[in-house]
Amino acid sequence: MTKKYGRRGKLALSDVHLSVPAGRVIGLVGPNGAGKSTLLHLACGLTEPTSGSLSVLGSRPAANASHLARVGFVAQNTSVYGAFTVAEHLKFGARMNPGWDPVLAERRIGQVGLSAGQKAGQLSGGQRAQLALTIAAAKRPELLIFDEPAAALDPLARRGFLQNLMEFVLELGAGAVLSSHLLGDVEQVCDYLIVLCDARVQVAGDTRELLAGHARLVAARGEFDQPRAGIDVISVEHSGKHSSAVVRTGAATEALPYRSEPVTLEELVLAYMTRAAAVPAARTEAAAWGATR
Ligand SMILES: Nc1ncnc2c1ncn2[C@@H]1O[C@H](COP(=O)(O)OP(=O)(O)OP(=O)(O)O)[C@@H](O)[C@H]1O
Repeated sequence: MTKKYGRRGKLALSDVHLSVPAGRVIGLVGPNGAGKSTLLHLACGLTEPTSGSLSVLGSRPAANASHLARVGFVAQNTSVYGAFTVAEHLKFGARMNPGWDPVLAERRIGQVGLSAGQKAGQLSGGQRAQLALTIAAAKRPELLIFDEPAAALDPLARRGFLQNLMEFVLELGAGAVLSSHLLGDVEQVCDYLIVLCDARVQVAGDTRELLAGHARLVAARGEFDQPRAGIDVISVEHSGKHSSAVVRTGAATEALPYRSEPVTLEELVLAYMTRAAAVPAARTEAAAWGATR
């Protein structure tokens, strides 16, 4: 699948083949302009691919009213209507969504300390994010999509927001996709990772499997400068007499006489981002967006 904005526009997504399991909490990470919002907008039907296709929960995004009701989306700027009160937002949500759960909506509004009469325009960024999350969840969707949901929040509010998000996911039995620059947040809540750089998917998979399938090898300086058969070096750093490389592990790497250390999620993501920055259009993971449910 590809996505280009306008005839002469740059490719925002290039050759994305991604298949994502349903019911997971997926972290979508990548640098500014990587194509994260574009991918999320495609997934909820706000825009269409230029070529290829995608399927979410078994059909074309926003295919009809019932499909729209199955997906909840919270945009990057957590759009709420400034002149509407919290209660009016809930009323509007109830009118627009056949599966609206008024009990869930009112309970969560109380839990996060919002009151019915407050105007959304007078809420803080964190409170607006909580209101947007509540509205998305009260639809009782099967998939919640968030574009940088916690970016504007302070660390405490962010933790509360992410806890709420996880509670919703559990309570609804829903899957979720969230884009974020905050790798700590992704590590806290996501069990599946997609790294998108320069319009291409660099790597995607179960977070634990990805961490288990990569390692940092430490050797004498320059040891990783030449490519070696069977060893997939993602990125290399040099310090003093040593070089350390983040590699995909396998039979060939196990046989090497180098010190091997586990990688953190941050190291893994940075390694792929570094490789993509160094080699534009770096090798991509075979992958088709489509939750199978
Ligand atoms: N409406 C648009 N018209 C033209 N180009 C666009 C439009 N929206 C996005 N783009 C371009 O598509 C590319 C991907 O943008 P996108 O917003 O998807 O990236 P992102 O990864 O979400 O970035 P960020 O982390 O900064 O939010 C960028 O080069 C951007 O300039």
